[in-house]
Amino acid sequence: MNTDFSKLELKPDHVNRPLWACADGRIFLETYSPLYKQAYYDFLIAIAEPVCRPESMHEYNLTPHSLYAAVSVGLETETIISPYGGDGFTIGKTSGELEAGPWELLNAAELAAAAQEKETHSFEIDPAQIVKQRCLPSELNYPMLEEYDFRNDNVNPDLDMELKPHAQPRPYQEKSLSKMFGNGRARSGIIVLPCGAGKSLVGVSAAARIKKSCLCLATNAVSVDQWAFQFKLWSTLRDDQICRFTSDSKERFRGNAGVVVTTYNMVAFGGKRSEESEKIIEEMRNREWGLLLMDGVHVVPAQMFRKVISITKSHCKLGLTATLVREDEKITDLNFLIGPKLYEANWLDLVKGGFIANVQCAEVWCPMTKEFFAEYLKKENSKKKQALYVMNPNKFRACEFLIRFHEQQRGDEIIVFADNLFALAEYAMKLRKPMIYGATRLVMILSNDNVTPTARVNGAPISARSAMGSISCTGRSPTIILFQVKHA
Ligand SMILES: Nc1ncnc2c1ncn2[C@@H]1O[C@H](COP(=O)(O)OP(=O)(O)OP(=O)(O)O)[C@@H](O)[C@H]1O
Repeated sequence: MNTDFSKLELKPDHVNRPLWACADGRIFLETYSPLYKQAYYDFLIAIAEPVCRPESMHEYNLTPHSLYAAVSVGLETETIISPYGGDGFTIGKTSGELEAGPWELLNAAELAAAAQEKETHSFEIDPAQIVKQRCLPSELNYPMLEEYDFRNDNVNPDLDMELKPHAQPRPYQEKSLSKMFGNGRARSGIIVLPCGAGKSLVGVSAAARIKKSCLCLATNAVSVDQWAFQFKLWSTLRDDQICRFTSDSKERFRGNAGVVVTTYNMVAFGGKRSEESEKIIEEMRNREWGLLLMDGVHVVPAQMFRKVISITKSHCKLGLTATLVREDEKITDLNFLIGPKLYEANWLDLVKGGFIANVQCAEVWCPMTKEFFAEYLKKENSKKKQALYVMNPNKFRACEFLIRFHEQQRGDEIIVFADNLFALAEYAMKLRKPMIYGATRLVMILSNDNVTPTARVNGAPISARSAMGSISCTGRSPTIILFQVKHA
């Protein structure tokens, strides 16, 4: 916005109006208002999509999907649109600044409201069709709401699973679970929590409430090990009730209910499988899963989701992610493949609450050395361009300097991330640092307090102050992370 509005007069009670709602569905919220947390944040996050949330001002957008999500977590239409409804918040009234009539917003809200009208019809749907269009007729564009009455499911065997006493969900974790289990049933949908905020405990807690077999899907084999570890850490499940299914581990649970942790790739794989894998996949297909726990839903290709969801039969799906921004822009697909967003925490609030680390970011630009740049410009080197910028010696020197500085001057623990395995190996070798990547066996070990895990790489604890890693290999929390990936 380039216009200067500073001459406009503020309303006398502007302090109590931290919100600006525009007729096109955009809503702006001042975060420094004393009313921010208790009156607005939870409500706005339930009805609108966050677009941008810097420190002082948040921008949200009302969409049919966000309003549908609001209705699906139990917000009544009146509460959303009426001037005096529910929590005393209104789009029409509290946002006094509204210039044009909120007709578009109301239309979207009406759409959501119509979907809420209760008329019960029972019929069975062909799973392939669900995946094709998890919506009522397309002109209406109502995503279907999926709820699982797990307490009255007498068909599928119960899983004897509780949270351990030390597993005490934090307020925002509890809140996200309450959105999922609001009316005594389990709603399918997506919970968005920033990195390190404890998505694993939320996932394990959801499984412990449903108490039916759970299929947990992770993005890679390292995450599979981490999830299996998290189930052991937080729940009373025995080792033989938690199985990993990866190319290295083909475990099967004893008894008639349990948890299987695997990757999206393992389930969606279309090629020839070993006899053992074929049997496990067959069992997976035939079972009715109480919960399909899906980690990292923002990075999994939409096609893979469709395949996994059409192969497995689950009563409830919970997607976990740190962000709803997808590179393939297929975010709306998640609404009907998994369900609406049930809860989204704001990382700055969690930082302020002391739940996650305060992050400071700096970008260091490293021009290419003359020699590398000369090679980079040569036509015949077009295929080597990536190797040349990835291995730019100036970047290596900058990285080495930063590691030394943080190790020696500040005693920091460091992980250097790279998305290029060749660079990762070169850096690790030249800087004599341990290297962690997909094939590394990263084992989490419980410490004496039985809560804080430590990581071991190929059997040895990560005792060095720094390590080189590829994405998805977090073990302990380093004080500094260097990314070696960017180039321009
Ligand atoms: N309620 C809690 N009480 C104590 N520790 C917790 C709680 N919730 C999470 N933690 C701890 O916080 C750390 C981060 O949790 P977790 O790995 O589940 O985060 P995450 O959201 O999955 O992160 P990422 O997106 O990086 O995978 C872990 O060490 C975990 O044990």
